[in-house]
Parts: sequence; structure tokens; C-alpha cells
Amino acid sequence: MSELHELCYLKDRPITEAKYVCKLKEYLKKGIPSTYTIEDAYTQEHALEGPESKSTTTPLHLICESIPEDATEAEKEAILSMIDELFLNGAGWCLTNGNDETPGCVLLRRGLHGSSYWNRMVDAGVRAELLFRKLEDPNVEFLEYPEREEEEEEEIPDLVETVEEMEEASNKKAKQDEPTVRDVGIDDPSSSTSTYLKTKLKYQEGSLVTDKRGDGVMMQWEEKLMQAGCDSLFRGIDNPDEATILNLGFGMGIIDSMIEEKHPTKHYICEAHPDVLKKMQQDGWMDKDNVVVLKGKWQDTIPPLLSKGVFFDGIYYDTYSEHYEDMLQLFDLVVGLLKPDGTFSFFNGLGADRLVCYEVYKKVVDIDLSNYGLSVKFSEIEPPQGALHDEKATDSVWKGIKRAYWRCPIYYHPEVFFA
Ligand SMILES: C[S@@+](CC[C@H](N)C(=O)[O-])C[C@H]1O[C@@H](n2cnc3c(N)ncnc32)[C@H](O)[C@@H]1O
Repeated sequence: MSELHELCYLKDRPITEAKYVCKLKEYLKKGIPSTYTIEDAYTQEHALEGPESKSTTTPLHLICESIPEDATEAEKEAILSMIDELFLNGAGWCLTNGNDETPGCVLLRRGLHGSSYWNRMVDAGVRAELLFRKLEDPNVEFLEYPEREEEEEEEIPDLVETVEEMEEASNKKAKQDEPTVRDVGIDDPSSSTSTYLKTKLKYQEGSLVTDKRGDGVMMQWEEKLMQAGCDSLFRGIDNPDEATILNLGFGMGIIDSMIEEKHPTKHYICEAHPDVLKKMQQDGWMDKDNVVVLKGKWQDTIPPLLSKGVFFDGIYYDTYSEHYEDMLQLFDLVVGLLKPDGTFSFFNGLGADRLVCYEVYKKVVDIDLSNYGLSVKFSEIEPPQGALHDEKATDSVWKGIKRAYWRCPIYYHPEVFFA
């Protein structure tokens, strides 16, 4: 094990600035990467060759694992400085160790959710996500690093990755981690809309799933979340008989049935999948006087409404196989279609496969909406216990479903309105 890793075990108490932060800065200045893992150190120490280890126990993981329960205020400050220093030097907030835990997950397991350490992880995630967006933006030009003078060159240990390598690695990781609106797996054919729309669907007891793989598109256990969504759409309306509502994504029609119970004047439903449209036809949705079914992708059917003078009291968004980028495009339409006192809400599954990512996206969404003069308020809803259990548990809601798309102990229900 390297000296850097030894330091991050925080064994020598009290933990002080002089003993720990200064030493850490020294190691980082020497060129030891902030992402140097104990697995890398082992491989180097034993001069091993072979495939690189996939698990990455970084210095941040070690610190999060080692924070003493009885740390004094001064010690906490020193530990936070160490975390800051690591982030300043490119440490990864979402790298996972052998137990598939990010540093934030380690804190959560240790009961440190909501602590200052936890907030540091979330803030680093938000910064990384916003920076990644800039790196991807073709309109942003980056200055080249100036060539260093020969004589100035210091000897750097061969552990150091080049800036390009570090950027490339972090970009690759960030792309993989870009959340979907509903968390579909990377290997899932439904992770692209065009493939999803060609995938056969099946309605079965309590869920709508893809026919062959059994991926959950929508599930009955989300009823409570849909009820919260429906209530939000009518939030600012005194008389529901004068309400115009838009729902994007019919699925099992759970939220649309709830909306209908409130008798809105006009209820627009946008749906793109042929099997879902067939079901809507069978169940009489096309024949309801107040219902307008927009057949096709919202990207095609909603923009024409902008020039038709249609405005909504409530807009709900819950699709499948779409990414956060799609949602950003939707915000352009929402600002044009929402009445000044209207409410926009959405199924919030952004990053919902781990709490730290979920909280990062909670902040990112807030920042993005503020660019449109919109504010978001989140309320907390407890998902049913069975949603948190794996499919072997008797009360699991995931029985027969290929992959759970929900793993958070709390649902952050969003209500968005003009600030
Ligand atoms: C998770 S379900 C919606 C569930 C719904 N909230 C409910 O209460 O039952 C997602 C729905 O969005 C539809 N969808 C996916 N992409 C779409 C798009 N680009 N435009 C319109 N509908 C889409 C899917 O076919 C699916 O019916």
C-alpha cells in the first residue's frame, strides 16, 4: 500500500491540518494522481502484469470509510480540507470500489447521509456534470495547454496520467453515467428511443414490460407517485372544469385515469408506442370528448402546439428510453406552453439507481430550470418497501422484471413553476 493510502486511513489521531492536509498536498504535488487506487498500488508494488483491476478503491473511498464517529469539529474541518484537496486535483465522485460503492455510497452506508462530507460529494457531482456538459458543447472552445519549457520540466513519477488521459477517462465515465429519465440499463436495447419504439410490449398483471427481455416500462407500485404528479397538475386551478392538462407518455394510463377523475376541460395525451396506442384505442381513450390523443413522439407532436395558442395549467412528463438531454429539450417547450401560474411535473427517476446520483441530479435540474426562469420544489415521498427489495424478497415489486430501475429510499417529487 502507498503512503498516500496509509494517510487516508486517518489512523493517527488527532486529525490535523499539519499532519494530514499538508502531507496530502505534498503527495499530490509530487504527481501522485488523486484517483490512485489501492489496486493500482498493489499491482505496482508486486510488479504484476495483466489486465487492469476494474474496482477502484480511491483515496476518497478510504477517507469516507475511515472518518471516525467521534471526530471533533477541528478534525472534521481537516477531513473536509482533505476531501476538497482531492477534488481540486481531479478525484472522482462517482468511481466505484469493489463493492460497487461510490465514496458517497460509503458515507450513506455509514449513516453519514446529509453530513458535510456527503454535501461535498453531491456538490462535486454537480460540478462534474456541468463541466461535462460544457466539454460536450461544440460552441465552447477550450484553450490548449501551453507547451512547457524543456528546462522547467520536473521529474514526474510514471503514475501520472496525462491531462488528456484523465479527461478522456472522466468523459467516458460521465457519458456512461448520464441518467435516463427512467433508469434503463446500458445493455438494454430500450436505451434508445428508436429501438424502444420497435420493441414489442406486453401488458401483464401490475406492469407494462418489454415482451422479450421483460424490462419494466411502467409498474403499478408507482401509483402513489402518479397521484402526487396528478395533484400537482391541478395545484393552481380553482375550477377543474376550466383546466387544460398535457401528459407526455401514457404507459399504463395510471396518471391519465387520475387526471380524468378530475374532469379537466381538455386533456391532451401524447404517446408514441404503437402497442400502447393500440391499448388506448381498445380502452376507449380515443373516444372521450375531452381527450386529445397526440400520436407520435412528443418531439414531433408538441412543437406545433406552440403556434396554435394552446396553453396548459399542468404538464406531466414521464417517458421511457429517454435521456436527460431530451428533458432539457422539453424545457424549451414547457416555457412556451405553460400558463403563468401553471405547474410542470415529471417522473423523477434521474440517477435513481443510487442516492448520491439522485441528489446530484436534483440540484442539476434546479440549476437548469432556473435558466428558464422556472423554480422547482421537491417534496419527499416514501416508495413502498417492496420497491427497495431485490426480486428474491417475498414483498419485492420487481418479481419477473429484468432489472430494477429504482433503488433509492426516498422519492423526490418535483413541482416546477415560474419563479
Ligand atoms: C413510463 S410510461 C408512462 C407511465 C404513465 N405515467 C402512467 O401513469 O402509466 C412511458 C410512456 O412514454 C411513452 N414514450 C416513450 N418515449 C416517448 C416519446 N418520445 N413521445 C411520446 N411518448 C413516449 C412510452 O411508450 C410509454 O408509454
